[in-house]
Amino acid sequence: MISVEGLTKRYGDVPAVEDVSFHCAPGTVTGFLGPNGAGKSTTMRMICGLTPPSSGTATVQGVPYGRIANPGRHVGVLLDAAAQHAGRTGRETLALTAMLTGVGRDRAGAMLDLVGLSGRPARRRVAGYSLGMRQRLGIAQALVGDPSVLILDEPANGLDPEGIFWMRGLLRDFADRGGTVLLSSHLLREVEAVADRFVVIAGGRIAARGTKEELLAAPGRTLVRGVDGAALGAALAGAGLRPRPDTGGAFLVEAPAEAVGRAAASAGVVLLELREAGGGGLEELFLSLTASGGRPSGTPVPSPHGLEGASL
Ligand SMILES: Nc1ncnc2c1ncn2[C@@H]1O[C@H](COP(=O)(O)OP(=O)(O)OP(=O)(O)O)[C@@H](O)[C@H]1O
Repeated sequence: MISVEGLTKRYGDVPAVEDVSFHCAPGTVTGFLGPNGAGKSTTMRMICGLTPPSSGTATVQGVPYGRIANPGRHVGVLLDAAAQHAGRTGRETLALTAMLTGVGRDRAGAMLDLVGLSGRPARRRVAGYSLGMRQRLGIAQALVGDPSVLILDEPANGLDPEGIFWMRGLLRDFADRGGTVLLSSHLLREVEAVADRFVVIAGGRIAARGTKEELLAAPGRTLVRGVDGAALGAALAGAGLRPRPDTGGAFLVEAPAEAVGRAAASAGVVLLELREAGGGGLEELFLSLTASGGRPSGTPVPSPHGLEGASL
């Protein structure tokens, strides 16, 4: 279990992460999604005790990471695949990790097999590894201590399509055996196929969280496009509907389609499109949540345990 409560990190006056709360349960993969600079890495670093929070708490298995004795036996962490000793071979890297975490050296060999780096690649120095090979080594390193929790920051970065497919299977299997996985990405497609739940962050704040079904079932979000975008925006704003510009001159509005249509009609604005915003699937939702760098106006953020009973 990973529990994050009100985590906030400010660099000077600049907030990198603000009041972020979520929980990751055993047996699930949580996709931690957000565009570049959204605050994913900062949040993960705070969970792992590498960046002190300005306020808030994070625990893994009920304990702050820094207070876990021999954390590698409980939490596998991959935050930066490039941060490996370039002069060591893959096998040496894993043997050292196995030694430090107190598991048998044979575990290093098993992990090299698991990530497809056994044989010649294992004898090569990390300096000669591609980014994808470093990611595989980093995943092996995270798994050496046989942890029950995995925290992986953009692990698919640099992996080829076959590697991404392989990693999905590995993480699914890990969660299906009761493990907890927190997996970040700025690409929805990378995590959509494997994640049970999603936490979407934008501009340092939680924009949404829940299962795919919960995210898409959120009622009352409408996409609307008119012949005259400026007139439509003014009409919606005049009706107190707070439109947010979307792609192609459209607006997203946190209101049912009927209310949006009536607002346009009473201002005499001709519409070209009027539909529920959820129809575009998770990708459209993700883009709309993150495009403006934060939470849609008027959107309540539900409890850390999900979206149950709340609108998005
Ligand atoms: N050490 C630091 N000093 C100042 N600002 C920082 C520092 N680390 C991160 N930030 C800022 O905090 C914000 C969040 O950065 P973070 O790296 O957490 O985002 P991210 O979602 O992981 O992005 P990416 O997908 O590009 O890795 C950014 O605006 C970044 O510039």
